[in-house]
Amino acid sequence: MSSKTPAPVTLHAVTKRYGDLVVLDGLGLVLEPGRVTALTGPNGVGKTTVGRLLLGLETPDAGSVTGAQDLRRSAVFQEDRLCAHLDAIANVRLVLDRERRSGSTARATAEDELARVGLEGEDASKPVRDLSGGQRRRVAIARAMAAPSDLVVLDEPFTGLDAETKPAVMAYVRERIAGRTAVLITHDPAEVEFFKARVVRLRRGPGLVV
Ligand SMILES: Nc1ncnc2c1ncn2[C@@H]1O[C@H](COP(=O)(O)OP(=O)(O)OP(=O)(O)O)[C@@H](O)[C@H]1O
Repeated sequence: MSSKTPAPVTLHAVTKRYGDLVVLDGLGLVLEPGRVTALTGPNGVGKTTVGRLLLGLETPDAGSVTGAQDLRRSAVFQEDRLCAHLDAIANVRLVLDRERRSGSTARATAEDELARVGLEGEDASKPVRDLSGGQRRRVAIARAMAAPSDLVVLDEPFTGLDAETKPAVMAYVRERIAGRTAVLITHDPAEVEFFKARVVRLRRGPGLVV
């Protein structure tokens, strides 16, 4: 029996337009399987757009994205996108796979993930709309890590975390994404260094292949 290595996630000459604005113009990009690729570059250059293409939330106007559609995918978006009326534990439980979600240990699993980002006790048990922005961010991170995903898109995930919390949360993410293919969108060279990421710097203009 032969085990086949999945094809790497690849953007093939992808063009993406919004009206008259050409955001990506023939971008070629291969993600190294099991590694972190850091996407950097100026505001508006198209980093989030690449993330959305990888997640299947956008489709290219030309070119194609391959290798991603059959992967289980999770994300931290720039906005938290949590279920506001549910508590942090319930938000994390929603993404657990079927066995873990329905079992008696589901709550404990969610609590463990949230404890890793410093959310415990009362804070983990009230509607997330009543948490602070930084606390909601931590729930969004725990949710993306708890999801049984193969491909993780992290769009400026650590924005808004306080200086005391950030190192522990970054260490948690590094541990939890080990072995998964990940894209980290960031403006912070310290984050690139911390994740030992391959850096891809987007620029405007046609034909960038990285
Ligand atoms: N849904 C949309 N409709 C119209 N224009 C859009 C849409 N989404 C993004 N854009 C535009 O596409 C360009 C690229 O946006 P994108 O969010 O991908 O950039 P970015 O590199 O992630 O920027 P930042 O560093 O500021 O987060 C911007 O000019 C933005 O205004």
